[in-house]
Amino acid sequence: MSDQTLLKLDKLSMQFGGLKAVDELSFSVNEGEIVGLIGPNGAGKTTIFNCITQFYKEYQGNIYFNKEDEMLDLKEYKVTDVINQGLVRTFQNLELIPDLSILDNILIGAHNQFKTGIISHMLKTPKARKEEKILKEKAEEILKFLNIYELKDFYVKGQPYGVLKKIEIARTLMSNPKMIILDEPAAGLNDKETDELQEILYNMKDKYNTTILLIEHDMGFVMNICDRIVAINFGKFLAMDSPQNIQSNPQVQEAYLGKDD
Ligand SMILES: Nc1ncnc2c1ncn2[C@@H]1O[C@H](COP(=O)(O)OP(=O)(O)OP(=O)(O)O)[C@@H](O)[C@H]1O
Repeated sequence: MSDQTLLKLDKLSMQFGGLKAVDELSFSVNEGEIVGLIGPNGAGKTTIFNCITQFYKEYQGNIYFNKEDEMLDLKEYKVTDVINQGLVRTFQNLELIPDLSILDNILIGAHNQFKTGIISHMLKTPKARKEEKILKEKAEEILKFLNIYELKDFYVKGQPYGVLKKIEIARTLMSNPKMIILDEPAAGLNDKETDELQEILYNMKDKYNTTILLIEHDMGFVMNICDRIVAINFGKFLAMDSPQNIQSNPQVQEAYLGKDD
């Protein structure tokens, strides 16, 4: 982990009609950190993710992303360009093609990395074939890291949820992300799958130099895996601290449990 800021939210606000879903929220994520974003239902977590990834553009305030020591103002980038800067998101609803193999699903996600054009690939020129081979080797290495290499030629259809989640993570790793944004990675997983995912995310930062920002309702998971946690309520910043300090923070406890009168 370093002190280098990778992502910085500066007074982010987002309004839906009369409702302030995010209210002057500021926090930063450092390179190499795993940061959890927590808050009760409707606190604004998903809206924040949609602003960071530029799916929503109508926000106030600024979102900066560090690219080679230059803080890019993400508002100047389209959703697809944000991905090209190294900021990649996975979705709660997995977007995979059921009737293709696991390996093909991962390679499809990586087609934007081809340097040779589509015609070269259709004609299978030597350059295009070399490029495909390199990407395939990369995909296979990622599948090994995620412990699903032996399933690579199986259809996605019928795979358990835990495997689907890994395929989604594999697709994000194919784009060499600097930062991965995960929306409820542990949702729908059983205890064993949750433990394994925890280990994978933890090892990922060493092997692939990723920084992670995640939303998760499973507090055990968040507490175990995160270096720091940002707690919000009604779109407002409550605290950013270590898991232990967040757990004992009276404002956070009140947001989750309600105030005793
Ligand atoms: N597209 C939208 N149009 C109108 N209101 C919205 C929209 N998206 C979210 N909201 C509202 O903004 C607030 C924040 O919602 P958001 O989904 O960001 O919260 P959340 O913390 O992700 O909730 P959850 O934990 O339940 O997923 C809520 O009051 C929600 O009803």
